[in-house]
Amino acid sequence: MLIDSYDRVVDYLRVSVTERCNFRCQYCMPEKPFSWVPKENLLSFEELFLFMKIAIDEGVKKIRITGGEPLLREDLDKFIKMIYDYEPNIDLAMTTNAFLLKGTAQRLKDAGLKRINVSIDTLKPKIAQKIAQKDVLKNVLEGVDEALRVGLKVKANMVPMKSLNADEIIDVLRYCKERDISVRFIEYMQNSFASKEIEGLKSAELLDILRAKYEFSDDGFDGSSPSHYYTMSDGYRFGIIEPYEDDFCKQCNRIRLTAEGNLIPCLYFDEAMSISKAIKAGDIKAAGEVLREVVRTKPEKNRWGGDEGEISSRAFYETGG
Ligand SMILES: Nc1nc2c(ncn2[C@@H]2O[C@H](COP(=O)(O)OP(=O)(O)OP(=O)(O)O)[C@@H](O)[C@H]2O)c(=O)[nH]1
Ligand SMILES: C[S@@+](CC[C@H](N)C(=O)[O-])C[C@H]1O[C@@H](n2cnc3c(N)ncnc32)[C@H](O)[C@@H]1O
Ligand code: SF4
Ligand code: SF4
Repeated sequence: MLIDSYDRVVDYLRVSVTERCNFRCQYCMPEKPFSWVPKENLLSFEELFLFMKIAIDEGVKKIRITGGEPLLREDLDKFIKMIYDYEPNIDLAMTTNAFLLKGTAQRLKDAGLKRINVSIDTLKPKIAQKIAQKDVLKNVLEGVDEALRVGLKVKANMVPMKSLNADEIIDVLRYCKERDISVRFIEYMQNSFASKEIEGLKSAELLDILRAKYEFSDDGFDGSSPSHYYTMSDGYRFGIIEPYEDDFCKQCNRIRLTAEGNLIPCLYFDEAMSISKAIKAGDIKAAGEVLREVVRTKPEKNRWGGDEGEISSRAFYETGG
């Protein structure tokens, strides 16, 4: 079992399989980065799988594939099947923009993927075009329909932003509710890669909008999720994620792996240790040591909550969110 120095069990690994993306979301990657990680520096699926096996043997129970856009990586279903065949009980999930999901959902489900979290920021084609800088909405919604049809469990993530999609909070919730998709509203996190004009809604503003329309109870946090959950009288549950807070850090159970093999103990800090050399040499013992060291050095909590209004220099597309 992987236990950090604050007695937290680390059993959730988020794996970014690529930093590339077919969208240019205003809040994440409005411009194509100056340079991508060179292809030869990326870990192959075989190499990533070698590390997945080590992590699973050490007690990891939940693996989330993310990115950039994970569906851009060819043969993703084969990678998922490798993990599933090794340990079918893993909570195997993916975070995706859903653009390519219509043609891939069935294969991913057959390979062993259990659930997906999809970014649904808007239901208006023109706003989707503004946010992603591409005409994406039709594909995204068809992708969600297909995921539901093949039996994948779906959650939605929405980042509400003033003058863009803030007036659609109720509409997105309604869309999700009708499909039994739990939606989480994520506070926009200022970061040095995002468009400068963006202004996100704070959780208090979100709650005011939702309270004007619905009654709901406050359920607090659920396990290790950073989402604060609320339940409506008919049982529908939605969440609010405040990435700047640190109250959920007490239950933190996660580490992150980037596509080039950097293992990140905490989203806030820049520290990371590479597993690349060990994995490329097939040195399971050395890779396991890096894993245990990263868990050992996990900080207690993030420090975004200071008065300085700190801007994150972490690229979401690199860490996978
Ligand atoms: N500050 C902080 N925010 C996080 C962390 N993990 C996730 N988030 C935020 O939550 C958002 C949604 O995460 P998802 O990729 O949907 O994954 P998840 O919330 O772990 O999903 P579930 O397994 O379905 O609970 C991310 O984009 C971040 O904004 C974390 O460790 N720290
Ligand atoms: C980086 S994306 C990667 C997966 C996939 N491309 C997607 O968009 O779902 C993961 C999550 O990060 C969130 N995200 C990206 N930039 C953000 C920001 N500045 N503030 C809050 N959430 C952000 C997205 O909304 C998405 O839910
Ligand atoms: S949020 Fe996801 S879809 Fe949007 S640019 Fe970032 S990685 Fe791509
Ligand atoms: S900010 Fe760091 S300590 Fe807090 S939940 Fe995220 S990864 Fe864990």
